[in-house]
Amino acid sequence: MAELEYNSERIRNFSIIAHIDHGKSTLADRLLESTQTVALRDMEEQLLDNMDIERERGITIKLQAARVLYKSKKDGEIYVLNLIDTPGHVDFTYEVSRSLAACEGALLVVDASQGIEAQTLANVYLALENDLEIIPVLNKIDLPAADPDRVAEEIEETIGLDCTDIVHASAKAGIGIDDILESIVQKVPPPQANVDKPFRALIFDSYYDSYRGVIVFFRVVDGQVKKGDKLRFMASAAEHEVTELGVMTPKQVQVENLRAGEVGYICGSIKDVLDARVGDTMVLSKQFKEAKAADAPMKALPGYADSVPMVYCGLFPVDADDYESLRDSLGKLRLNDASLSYEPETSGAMGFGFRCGFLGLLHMEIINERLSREYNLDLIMTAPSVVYKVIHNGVEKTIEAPSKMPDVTRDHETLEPYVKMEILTPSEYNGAIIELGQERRGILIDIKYLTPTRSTIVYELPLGEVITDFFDQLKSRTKGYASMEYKILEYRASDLVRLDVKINYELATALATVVHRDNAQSMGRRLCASLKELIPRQMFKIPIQACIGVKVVASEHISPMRKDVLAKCYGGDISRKKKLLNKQAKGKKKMKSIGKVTVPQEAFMAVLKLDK
Ligand SMILES: Nc1nc2c(ncn2[C@@H]2O[C@H](COP(=O)(O)OP(=O)(O)OP(=O)(O)O)[C@@H](O)[C@H]2O)c(=O)[nH]1
Repeated sequence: MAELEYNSERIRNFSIIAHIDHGKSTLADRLLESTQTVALRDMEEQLLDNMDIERERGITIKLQAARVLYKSKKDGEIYVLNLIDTPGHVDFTYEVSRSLAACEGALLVVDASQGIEAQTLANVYLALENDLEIIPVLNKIDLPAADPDRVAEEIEETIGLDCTDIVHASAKAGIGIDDILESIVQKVPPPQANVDKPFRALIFDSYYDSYRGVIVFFRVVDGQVKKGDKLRFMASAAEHEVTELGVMTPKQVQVENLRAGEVGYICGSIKDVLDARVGDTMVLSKQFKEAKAADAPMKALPGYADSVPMVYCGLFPVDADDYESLRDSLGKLRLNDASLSYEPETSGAMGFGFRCGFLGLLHMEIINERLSREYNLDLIMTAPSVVYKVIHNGVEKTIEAPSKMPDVTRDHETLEPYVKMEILTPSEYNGAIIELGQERRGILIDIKYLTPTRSTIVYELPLGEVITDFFDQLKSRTKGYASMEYKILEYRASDLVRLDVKINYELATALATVVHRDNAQSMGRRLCASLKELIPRQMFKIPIQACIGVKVVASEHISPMRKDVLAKCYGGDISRKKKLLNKQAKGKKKMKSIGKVTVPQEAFMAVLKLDK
């Protein structure tokens, strides 16, 4: 791409925000394609979503950015449009908010057949917090079920955006793409840029490349940077020299320098993503020192926060020999993911493994899947839990594994994280949702009718109740129509106890959970019943007990086995016999022994799927 003369008036930095599946990635591809950024033959399906798992699940996890040139129909000038992609899931809210902070505008893509969903609203709030100009777009107007007028009205009423000249688009059919590009130029303000100020840039993404080290994506806020400059990262205090500087077209293309308002990438033999975390500010070491010497220290850009893992689980190799390779693999994944944390954990029955911390459930699932798929590891994962706090004699302790919760908590203050949840639903399901909220210890904050047939329901409830099967329950009780979004509030006191599980009188620490005292007995009963179904019969009777301290609150038993699997195969059908044996061998792989009893992977997750 020929270098354009720098003119900050002709730069537009924007993001696309949308609810999952409303067509963000398809639209992004279409925008790139129509500005000839990507020759069609180069175009992989869903260009901006780079990772395999992402593509398979159709969700955006890692942010990427692309710079496109667009000639405006109105004034014939060429504009530089920087599209900054945002991840589409609640686990990554912080990353969404940082990439929005690098923009002046956002396209709000709403599926014209579905209307506003919970994530649409959550993203709009983030965009408003960042003072962005929001341009609504109705997507999927090619669908027979599209009802653009109704959805436009919904956007006007709910979000208060003027929809008189809202673009009707179909990212799939390529309708309305030029109108979108033109409205970005006309409506998104150019960056307020001052190249003479000391250099400051906001990092909105970084990833580890095995040849070049960490690649950092950033938006220059003030001043300018060039190859050879020495950078300082304000939060991590790391310093690195810029060895390569460029823009994403979306292929990386090197440039001489980048100035206020521009978006680009650098690398500089940075070995660890922890040095260059999302949200951190980059400055020039020289200017940083000068400012310090002049007693006017440079200020980081606002909004940086350390990512704090909210959900923990134990990962144990099925085969103890895989421990080293699990450690190596976690190390490699961490290179690219500063929000993944892990620490060795040993548990009597489970052997050696790691206690891993994640931003949320999806993050956890992705890491687990990558470990098994890319690194070929067979792992047992224990049920996820949140981080609890206990205060005893004025000393506060953080509890990252349920088994670490003290035996007796009566003389302790126990606290758990709460979230604020916003649910959008057809109003006929309000009752069902309120019932679910009540079951999960929710505090109903608000119910509003967005339109006569759609409501939002706001709850405050413990995160621990959300990371079990809340989402599945919400979907099944509303026939899939409700959507939800939550953000973490603060820690609040709750009367919590540790519920232990004993299998054949052996304590199964990996199955321990933390529950509210009032629910302990019913939880215990349901957990025992569920384990009874999940643990295969053995040659002997197996008692299963749920206990609080020494007190047994519920119990079941699994009766001994009488038949073996081959008994089903009368006669000599060898191939069928082999198949059965194979199946059994496979089934065996994901098991751990607790005492004399083999416990399958599903049992470790039992607590997440308890019948009411
Ligand atoms: N009929 C129709 N389908 C569309 C249109 N735009 C996108 N889709 C389809 O909708 C589905 C979701 O589109 P994506 O672009 O992956 O949605 P997304 O918002 O990026 O989803 P996340 O990455 O999960 O946030 C895909 O199957 C697309 O082919 C459209 O204009 N019309």
